[in-house]
Amino acid sequence: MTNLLQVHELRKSYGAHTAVDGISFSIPAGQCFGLLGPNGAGKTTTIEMIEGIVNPSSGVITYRGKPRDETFKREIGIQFQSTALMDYLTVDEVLALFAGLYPQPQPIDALVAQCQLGEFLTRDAAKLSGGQRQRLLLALALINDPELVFLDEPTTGLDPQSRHNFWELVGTIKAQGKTIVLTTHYMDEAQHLCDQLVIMDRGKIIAQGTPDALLNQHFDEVFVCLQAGALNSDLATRFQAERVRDQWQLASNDVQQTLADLMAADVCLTSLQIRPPTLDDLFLKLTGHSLRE
Ligand SMILES: Nc1ncnc2c1ncn2[C@@H]1O[C@H](COP(=O)(O)OP(=O)(O)OP(=O)(O)O)[C@@H](O)[C@H]1O
Repeated sequence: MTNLLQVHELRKSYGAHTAVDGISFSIPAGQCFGLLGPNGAGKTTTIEMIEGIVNPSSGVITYRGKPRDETFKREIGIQFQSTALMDYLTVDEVLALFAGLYPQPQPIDALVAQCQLGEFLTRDAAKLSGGQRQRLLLALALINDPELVFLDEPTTGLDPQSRHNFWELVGTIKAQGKTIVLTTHYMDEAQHLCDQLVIMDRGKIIAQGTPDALLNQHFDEVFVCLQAGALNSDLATRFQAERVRDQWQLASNDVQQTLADLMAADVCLTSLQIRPPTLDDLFLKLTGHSLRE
């Protein structure tokens, strides 16, 4: 697998604060590469250093095996977390304006179809819903037909349906063979979209690999979950159950045995759920705090 981009010992300090603390990784061509971590982990600073927007304090970034040059600038597309869209322009005017900035923009019709913008081409950009706005920002990131697309927390604040819709769009970009670098603090998004992941916390990489490999490496167990009322405190202690929001969670290496033990203790199993470990569980295991805190 060819690596399109490599980052070696990248570091960024703001005064005494180290936002990114000596991280290294490689991004394979044609894959969706994710930077997953909570707020303040250093994800945006990392991709902004790669994009060339923020100067690293130290470290090396190479694109196609060489230092980034004009080719890199031509071959990337960036969807920022927030862009001051020309709010008094309509969607088609914004698209035409951005297309005019590039010598060989993609045909606008194709972009409109891909990003599902057709229904509101004549609407003011200011009047778009969150999901529509993200789709327009994505179209702008794709306008120069980039090889490498950066998506910085593209679904933050979107409702579940808009998020799933956006995930499908990311799938269509991947199917075109483009490489995607995505930052997110949603573990389900990372698990769904990313072929490779680095998990960041406080400026450092705490784990990296494919989502499945990361979970297999760190977990043998599954979680047996029961609603809060199902266990009293004695039983919770006996089964080493952990309280997570309104549920008890029992880590189990042998579900059959765990269920037999619960039944023998006369525990009501009506609320029983069994779930595999997630990247959220992994983050909690590695750091002692949740991704959502
Ligand atoms: N220009 C700056 N000056 C000082 N500190 C900064 C600057 N930019 C970022 N930081 C700090 O660096 C750390 C990493 O920030 P960064 O935005 O990269 O995190 P993030 O993982 O992208 O978080 P979020 O999900 O909130 O965007 C934070 O503590 C942030 O306050």
